[in-house]
Amino acid sequence: MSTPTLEQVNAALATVNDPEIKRPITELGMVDRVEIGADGTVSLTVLLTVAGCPLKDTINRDVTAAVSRVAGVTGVDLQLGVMSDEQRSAMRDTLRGGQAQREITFAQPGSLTKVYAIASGKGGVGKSSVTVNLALALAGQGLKVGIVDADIYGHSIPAMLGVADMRPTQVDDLIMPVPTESGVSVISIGMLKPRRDQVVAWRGPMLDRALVQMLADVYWGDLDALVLDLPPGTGDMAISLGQHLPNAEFVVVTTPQEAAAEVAERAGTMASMMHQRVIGVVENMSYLPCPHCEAEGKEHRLEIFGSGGGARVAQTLSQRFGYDVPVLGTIPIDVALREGGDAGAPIVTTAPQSPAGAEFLKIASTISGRGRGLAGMQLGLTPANRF
Ligand SMILES: Nc1ncnc2c1ncn2[C@@H]1O[C@H](COP(=O)(O)OP(=O)(O)OP(=O)(O)O)[C@@H](O)[C@H]1O
Repeated sequence: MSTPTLEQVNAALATVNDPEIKRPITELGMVDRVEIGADGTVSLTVLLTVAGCPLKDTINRDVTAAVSRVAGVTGVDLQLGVMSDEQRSAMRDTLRGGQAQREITFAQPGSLTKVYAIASGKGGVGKSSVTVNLALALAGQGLKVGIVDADIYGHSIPAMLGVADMRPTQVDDLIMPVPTESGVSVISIGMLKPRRDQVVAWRGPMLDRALVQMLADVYWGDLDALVLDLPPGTGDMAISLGQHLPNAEFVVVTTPQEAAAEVAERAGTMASMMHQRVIGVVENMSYLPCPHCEAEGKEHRLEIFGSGGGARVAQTLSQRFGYDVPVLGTIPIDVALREGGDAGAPIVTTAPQSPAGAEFLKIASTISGRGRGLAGMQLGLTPANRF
């Protein structure tokens, strides 16, 4: 068999993406040296962005596999090095596209990324569970999805995705979102704290800075959808989001309970006050399928938290805003959903056919299939003066 050529090896390396940046390692200046021996062995050095890169094993495996597949390659001798400061700066410039200023690309007029903000009035109604499962369901449609966990009180998203202990890699002032097995990348306000157990006792300006950091200083690449988990209520984070991402579309999560519905209406109204559009309501913990009845082949729903909260929020917000705010779905209480959240294995991936899993998939296709409506959104038009 003939010796492989440098072009063939480079072409194989171009198929390997950096797992955090999700761009070919050849484009990022990570391939430092390639030598091909007469016997078909390929000896090469790949530079990691930082020493102790948490994903070096993935890079090692992917590079070795890609080069081994080239016809005529008899062995791969891969050395992993670390980029110099200059090489890192050059890569950061490539990623920033030559743009020195930090800016929130999702807020730019031409942005093709759909931004979904998941909000609730009360804590504990399942907003983070909805965020994670919807994001994964969107990713399952082949979309490139990122999650921003902006919930200062209960930044539980990394644990729900099985990356609780991961810290983002930083290349100078550019932060890499943490990749997960599902393909969805995540950054959490909890990852910006020096220690995991530290309490986030930040006032408005600090929260604003943290939000901007998660949106502008993180290299998100070309996302189809960005899903944000907001803190419950109508506080500083919701105001900051309104200022920085006026194009965000809101999904309001509530339980069927009257008390949860009432505060959820306020969270939806807050979004509208910030000129953001509320695209629908998800009612979570709607009912518990009666296990005894199921065993007898009958269907019976135990309405543990009452009924009608989701419909009530949807109706009130529709009347208040003058456009249709539908109930996007009703998620049952499901022990597997809770267990999946605790174990970092969300139900849409482990049991997509379960009633809860199927409902998340349905909601994801409803929201991703919608065109971008203009009602309720800020158009950036200055009203003409009337004389
Ligand atoms: N439909 C459901 N069935 C069973 N358990 C659920 C369901 N929805 C959420 N849970 C569980 O309820 C708890 C609270 O959910 P979650 O963290 O998603 O709520 P949250 O609204 O984001 O809370 P917070 O705002 O306090 O972070 C979690 O343990 C989660 O696994």
